[in-house]
Amino acid sequence: AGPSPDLYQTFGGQPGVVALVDDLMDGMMRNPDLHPYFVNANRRHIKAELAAQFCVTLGGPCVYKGMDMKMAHARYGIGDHEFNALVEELQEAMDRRGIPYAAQNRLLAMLAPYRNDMVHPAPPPRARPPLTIAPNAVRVPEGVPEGASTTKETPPAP
Ligand code: HEM
Repeated sequence: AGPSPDLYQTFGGQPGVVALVDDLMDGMMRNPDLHPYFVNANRRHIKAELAAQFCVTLGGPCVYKGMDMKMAHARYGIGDHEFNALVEELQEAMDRRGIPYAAQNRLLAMLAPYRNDMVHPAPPPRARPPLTIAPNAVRVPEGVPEGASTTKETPPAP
């Protein structure tokens, strides 16, 4: 089953969703696999966007105005392991808040399709060394015979 006002109410409406997201972020910060991704992030902002997104997903009267999931996550080099770790933290946070399993599973099922937007098998772009131009990487213009000098001819001494 998809979003519905009932499901949103099962999560406690807006206060329930905000409390869940708070608790989720606390759990993620205690999780050594997730901590590095959030320690320097704007957690207040992420929590606000996450609460809006959960609200929409659950069927609440919210509008999500944050980044799309691919844009938000592509550059972080998130693997299956990290994605699973976050899902486990979410399950534990929902348990702590006493959300019934059936309702938990409905949220998880609706979030699962995001996996493909977040998990990138390639190394994260930020892990690549910065591009530098080697000092001798002067390209010889086309049509110049091999071995010819590409520097300006110094005029012959008189
Ligand atoms: C179902 C899983 C997930 C959902 C629904 C989700 C949702 C979101 C949302 C709504 C935002 C805010 C976007 C914005 O600022 O406009 C966000 C940001 C972020 N997420 Fe996720 N996320 C998920 C999984 C993950 C995982 C697995 C990681 C890393 C292990 C992660 C790391 C981050 C980071 C670092 C940001 C901040 C992006 C930035 O401001 O540059 N997320 N996420």
